[in-house]
Amino acid sequence: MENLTLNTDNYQLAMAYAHFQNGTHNQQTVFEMYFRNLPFGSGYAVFAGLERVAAYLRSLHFSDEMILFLQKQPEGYSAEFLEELRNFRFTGTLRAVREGSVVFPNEPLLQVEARVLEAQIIETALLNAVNFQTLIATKAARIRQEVGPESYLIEMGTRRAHEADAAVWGTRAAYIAGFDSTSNMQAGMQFGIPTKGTHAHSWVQTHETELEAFRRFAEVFPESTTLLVDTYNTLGSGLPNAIQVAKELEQRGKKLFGIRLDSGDIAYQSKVARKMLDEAGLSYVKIAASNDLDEHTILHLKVQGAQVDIWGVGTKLITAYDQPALGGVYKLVERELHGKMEPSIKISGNPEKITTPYRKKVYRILNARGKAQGDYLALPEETDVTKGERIKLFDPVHTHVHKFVEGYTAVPLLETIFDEGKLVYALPEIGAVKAYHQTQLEQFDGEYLRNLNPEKYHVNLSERLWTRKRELIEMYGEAAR
Ligand SMILES: Nc1ncnc2c1ncn2[C@@H]1O[C@H](COP(=O)(O)OP(=O)(O)OP(=O)(O)O)[C@@H](O)[C@H]1O
Ligand SMILES: O=P(O)(O)OC[C@H]1O[C@H](OP(=O)(O)OP(=O)(O)O)[C@H](O)[C@@H]1O
Ligand SMILES: O=C(O)c1cccnc1
Repeated sequence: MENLTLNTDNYQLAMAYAHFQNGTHNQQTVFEMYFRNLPFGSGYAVFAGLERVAAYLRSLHFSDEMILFLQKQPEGYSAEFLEELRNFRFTGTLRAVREGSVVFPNEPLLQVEARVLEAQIIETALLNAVNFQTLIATKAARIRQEVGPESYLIEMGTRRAHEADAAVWGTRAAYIAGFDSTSNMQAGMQFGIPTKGTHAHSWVQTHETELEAFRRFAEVFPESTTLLVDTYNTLGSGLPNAIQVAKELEQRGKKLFGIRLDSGDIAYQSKVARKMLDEAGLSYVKIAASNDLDEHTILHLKVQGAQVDIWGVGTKLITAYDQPALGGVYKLVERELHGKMEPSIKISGNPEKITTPYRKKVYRILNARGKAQGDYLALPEETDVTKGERIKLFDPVHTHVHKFVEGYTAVPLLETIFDEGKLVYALPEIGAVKAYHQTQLEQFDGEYLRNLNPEKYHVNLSERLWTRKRELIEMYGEAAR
């Protein structure tokens, strides 16, 4: 099993050591992971990364080699501390939203309850996995939104991804949030994602003629060939040669699957190609397109009437081209003091950066039609929301925005994944995660989901939580003056 225990920052180990030296390393803490701003101008994000987080926590331990490495560090870690690390395992509780969930800023996506030594060391790896995978899943959802539900989407980004991990886990995130298959074979084997492919220009270039290249490929894959038609002249030779090969296949009772356009004006060429294929009686032959596509280009191509059935998307998806990072953070919300858990807050001059204290419950408030009205953060002991009583929804940043709701269903979003170190959550297979993502989208009115200028969906605080937060702000704000 992969051991990423040292995939942490130097300062996490330094803090762990300082806690150890001060005898405070077993102090209980609660940390929550959330992001403050949505990427790409989206109205929502798609949560991904939990599978890797779970694998990471299960295999968490310092190997002999790692201990030896730490021993040699200039921090001068004591033998007692290294012995503590030898026995280090995740013994805490992790709650998380399900992968494929539609999520919003400022709501806990992960909640870690553990002694500070553990909670601190795991921060980096948790953020590392969730920030990247959630970013790619969100980008994939945007692309799916523009191609529409009927089109087929193939992920093709490995050659441009930030190395193998990003390719493989990014592909998984993309599959969850809307892609149908991938060209990456490792992702296929590791996660059971369907793999698909066409051929490259080099296949054509390694033959004397384009026609010969097409024939040879179709002979090997008579049921599933997609011919790349732009090596020399898309409409002048690529298409006529593909049509000829399709006709030859028909004589053997076979059907050419498709053609692929990879350069030039995709809208124009796809329309001409569709016409040429249809006139040749080949209306079943599909048209695939690739070449630096993203949701924006796809939207424009569709507006121009592009006749594309299959979209291949690589670079701009897998690198999150227009926004390279999701700024998820991991903040302390409670800590043990004299044997009792106490709320903890981080004050900032920027109100949006003030953390919300307390280990929170996260609910999605659904109306009678099953549509989401807002998310609601409350203290664990609050029962009005669980009993469906009238509650006030108000946005903690824009406090004048509020409404009362009743007759709703409050769906808790956080599931217990690890309970005192034990994995208690049955990680669903990827098909189930993908299907769950689809049901999540169905809970939202289209205004929240559109790519351009979406309606803001509110993450609300209960009045009690808000009052307690204000009291703490006043207390610490005053102390700071
Ligand atoms: N009709 C269109 N409207 C808007 N953008 C398009 C259209 N057709 C293609 N594109 C996009 O324009 C970009 C550049 O296309 P361009 O024609 O310069 O590439 P190319 O030079 O043909 O490609 P290559 O260098 O791979 O041969 C690509 O991102 C492509 O997806
Ligand atoms: O454009 P992307 O969204 O990343 O999709 C993957 C691309 O990778 C391949 O070509 P490659 O980029 O290797 O060569 P090319 O530029 O000559 O087509 C393929 O033909 C696509 O164009
Ligand atoms: O199968 C393809 O067409 C493909 C795969 C990876 C990258 N570009 C294209």
